[in-house]
Formats: sequence, structure tokens, C-alpha cells
Amino acid sequence: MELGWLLWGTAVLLLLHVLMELSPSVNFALRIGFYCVLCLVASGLAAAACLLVNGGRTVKNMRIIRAVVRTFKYFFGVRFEVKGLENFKVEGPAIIVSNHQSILDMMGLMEVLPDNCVQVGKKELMYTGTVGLITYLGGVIFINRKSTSSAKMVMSEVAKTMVAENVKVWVYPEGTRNCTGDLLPFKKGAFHIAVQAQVPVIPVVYSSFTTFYNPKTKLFTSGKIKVEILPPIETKGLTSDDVTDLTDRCFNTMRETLFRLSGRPSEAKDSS
Ligand SMILES: CCCCC/C=C\C/C=C\CCCCCCCC(=O)SCCNC(=O)CCNC(=O)[C@H](O)C(C)(C)COP(=O)(O)OP(=O)(O)OC[C@H]1O[C@@H](n2cnc3c(N)ncnc32)[C@H](O)[C@@H]1OP(=O)(O)O
Ligand SMILES: CCCCCCCC/C=C\CCCCCCCC(=O)OC[C@@H](O)COP(=O)(O)O
Repeated sequence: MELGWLLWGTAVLLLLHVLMELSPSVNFALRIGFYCVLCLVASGLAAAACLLVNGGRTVKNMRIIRAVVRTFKYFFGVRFEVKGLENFKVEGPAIIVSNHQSILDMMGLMEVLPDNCVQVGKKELMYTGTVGLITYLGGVIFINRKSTSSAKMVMSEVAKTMVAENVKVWVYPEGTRNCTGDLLPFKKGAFHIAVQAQVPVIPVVYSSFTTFYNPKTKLFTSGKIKVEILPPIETKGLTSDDVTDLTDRCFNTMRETLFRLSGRPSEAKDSS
């Protein structure tokens, strides 16, 4: 009986292996499916640990989440080359902005996430089962992207609480995933918070995934991601009139860095 199960198990694994070799779509679906299952299972386990250790929703839970997610890279053969970690050593709160390519970004986020840092996320994430639970417990700030006024209100509240509670806030200013190897125009919310709170903006850039991950061509292999944490941009003395300039400055610096890290020739572009 046990030998029977072993044979069946081996046969199924072999079949999956052959299918993955033969069809990039099957390979892609299985690897992405595995990533989602891993996120769901790990979130359930991490949620239990967070509740036991910290008792409820707090940024302290991000340390537990970070430790768990940092193991994911070994399952997918993803390697990170990180530069500029010293730029996170800003005393007190800051806004961190980075490019957003895929759900795989959670690995890159947790690879470099500083202590006391929460992310801004779309409210729909709350309804993704255990992943929703872990994002809630980690202190993620949920916004409704379909209502600009409500999102702006939440963001303005963040500008006040991040200073009072001494937390850093991580925002994806493109506002959505974009895996084209370029940046989408930046939304201004992150830069409004930075100016309202008078805290620095720290740009973080991940090299393009397109050489090893591309949902359009169903590519998902192992690969290297270069990460660069750029020097903080001060906002002391800036007012809401300066937000557009600040946004453009960050956009241009990050786009140049993205192209450099991805080995692509640079070209200037306006963020709007
Ligand atoms: C253990 C196992 C775990 C497994 C799982 C792993 C990890 C999970 C755990 C934790 C990690 C969670 C990480 C979650 C990441 C989720 C990522 C996302 O969800 S990205 C999508 C959501 N984020 C964003 O959208 C942020 C960026 N968007 C913005 O900043 C936007 O500006 C906005 C505030 C949302 C509003 O957008 P909208 O399109 O509606 O409007 P505009 O941007 O065009 O702005 C209109 C107008 O308003 C002005 N404005 C904007 N914000 C403000 C403000 N705060 N104050 C004042 N004015 C503001 C803006 O300037 C525009 O005016 P104008 O055109 O005149 O300049
Ligand atoms: C009971 C309900 C069960 C629901 C099951 C849902 C299955 C989803 C499970 C795992 C997914 C892992 C997701 C990890 C978190 C990723 C965060 C993220 O990258 O969100 C995308 C968001 O930034 C932008 O969204 P859009 O590009 O605008 O779209």
C-alpha cells in the first residue's frame, strides 16, 4: 500500500516536471500557484505567531512577517544584490517609495524592509484570506483607490500618525503593478504625505524582472534582482506647491536608476 502511494507520488511529480519542461504556461502557472499557496500558508502560520507574540495589530509584527518572507527566495531561486542600506539609517519617520512590478515584490520588500515600517496597500488585499489577515496584523494602511477623497483623507491622517508614532511608510507611487521594465507616471499621494509631515523621501529601486519573470510571455525562472536604496531627499521647508517638483525629481532619479540596474540605455521623461 505504502509503495503504491510512493509510486503514484513519483509518477505525478514526474508528469508535472515533464509538463513544466514542455510548456512554459504550465511552468508559470505552477510556480505562481505555488507562490500564492506559500503566501496563504505562511500568512496563516505567521498570523498565529503575531497574535501570540504581540497580541494584535502592530508594526512590530512586520519583524515576524519579514523573517518568514525572507525564506521565500530559496523556493524560487531568486537572488538579491542590495546596495545603499545605510540610506535607511534616517532618524525618525520617512516615506519610502519604490517601483512595483509584481506580487513577487513582497520578497524584495521584505529583503530590505527597515524596522518600524508599514506599507500603504489597496483595501482589496484585506479580503485575500490569511494574506489579508497578516497585512492587517502587520499594520498595513489600507486605501480605497476608487475614492480619491477617501484615499487622500487616509493619507493625510498617515502624515500625522507617522510622526507621532515614529514609523516609516512604504508607498508604491505607481499605484499598481507594472512589469514592463519602465515606470508608470507617479501618483502624488506619497509626496503629499512627505511634505505634510516634513519627512524625507527615500527612493528604492528594484531592477527589471523581465529577464526572468514576465506574465505576458509566461516566463518565470530563477534570477537576480538588484536593489538600490538611494540617498534621502529632504522636504524640510517644502510646501504643497513643491509637490509636483518633488514627484518629478523622484521619478527621474528612480527611472535613471531602474534603467542602469536593468542594463537599459537611459532616456529622460516627464512623470506626468
Ligand atoms: C508571512 C507571509 C506573508 C505573505 C504575504 C507577504 C507580505 C504581506 C505583508 C505585508 C506587506 C503588504 C504590502 C502591501 C503592498 C500593497 C501594494 C499596493 O496595494 S499598491 C496600490 C495601493 N497604493 C497606492 O495606490 C499608493 C499610490 N497612490 C497615491 O498615492 C494616490 O495619489 C492616491 C492617494 C491613492 C489617490 O489616487 P487617485 O488616482 O485617486 O488620485 P491622484 O493621484 O490623481 O490625485 C488627485 C489629486 O489629489 C492630489 N492628492 C493626492 N494625494 C493627496 C494628499 N494626500 N493630500 C493632498 N492632495 C493629494 C494630487 O496631487 C492630485 O491633484 P493635482 O492633480 O492637482 O496635483
Ligand atoms: C477567502 C478568500 C481567499 C482569497 C484567496 C486569494 C488568493 C491570493 C493569495 C495570495 C496572493 C499573494 C499576494 C501577496 C500580496 C501581494 C501584494 C500586491 O502585490 O498587491 C498588488 C497591489 O499592490 C496592486 O494591485 P494591482 O496591480 O492594482 O491589481
